[in-house]
Amino acid sequence: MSNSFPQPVSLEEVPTLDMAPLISGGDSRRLAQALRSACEGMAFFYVTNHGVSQETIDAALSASKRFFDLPLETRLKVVKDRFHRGYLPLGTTHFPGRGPDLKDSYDIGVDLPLDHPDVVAGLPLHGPNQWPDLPGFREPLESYFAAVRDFGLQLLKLFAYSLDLNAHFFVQHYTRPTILMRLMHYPPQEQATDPTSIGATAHTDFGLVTVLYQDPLGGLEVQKPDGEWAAAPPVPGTFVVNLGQLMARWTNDVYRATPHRVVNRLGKERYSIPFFFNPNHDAQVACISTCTGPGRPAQYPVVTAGEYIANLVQINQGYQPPGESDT
Ligand SMILES: O=C(O)CCC(=O)C(=O)O
Ligand SMILES: [Fe+2]
Repeated sequence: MSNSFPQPVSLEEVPTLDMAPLISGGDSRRLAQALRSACEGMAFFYVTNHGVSQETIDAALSASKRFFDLPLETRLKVVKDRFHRGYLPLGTTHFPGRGPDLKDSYDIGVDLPLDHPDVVAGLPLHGPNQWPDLPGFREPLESYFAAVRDFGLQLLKLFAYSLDLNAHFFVQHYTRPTILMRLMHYPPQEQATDPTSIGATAHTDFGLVTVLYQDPLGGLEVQKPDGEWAAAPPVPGTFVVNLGQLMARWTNDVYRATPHRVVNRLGKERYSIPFFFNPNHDAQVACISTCTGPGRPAQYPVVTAGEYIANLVQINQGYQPPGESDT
């Protein structure tokens, strides 16, 4: 991999969409059209006026930094458990055939008690959150989680409008969503022990939609249709939104899952918080009626959202679904 910085994306390719009409309950028709053209293009865009306050974002980021500043043995006390909640040490994310990602992370999901029916039923990736013994960590992250989830629910309506569906099309599949929120920490690249390790190897996200906060350092790169990599630099006050494999499947590739990666070239610690906003475990992902027609046959078999995601988390992040880890 070259060490040179790629050119930044152009604003036409990766636009900034102003979410104000959506958040204020105004007329979102033009915004839905803008979303559609963004998703038919690079399917990678920034959102502004998303309704999540800067204080909420800053508090979450500072809690995350404090966690990764803890000694490794303290972090390991909350190592990821059988619900895939907690600390994922360096090297955990390892796509087959590539070097391990040069990052560690901390996973938080919807907080379900052990006696919740979905946990009792052993649904993958469902369970209680783990919290380290770190005062002032849990509250800001729970606030951030709730705020981004609320934004995500609005965004789902906009996705539905943009595909000529009724507002509830996606929201109805989010009554018990399989959200994974990941606090990411990327050490400087020169700490790589394996030359093939970069911050986050090229990938597409697994689920429906990802809402990403990245710190001011930069390092996120997106692959253009011609295969070139371009930088998606941090823009103050925005989130980056990108689509995952379930969205591509659901829309029959009308909307695409865009490959992206992280290369932390600046010699400093980088932090980010992707929020993988995935549907209910049992959501059936079958070609949307407005995304097929003569000349555009449905290309993907129907999948169950939670099984699809759990399988990819198992392959790439060493997740052991219930039943396999408990025996
Ligand atoms: O850290 C980032 O900016 C992006 C992370 C990412 O793409 C992922 O975790 O799927
Ligand atoms: Fe990603």
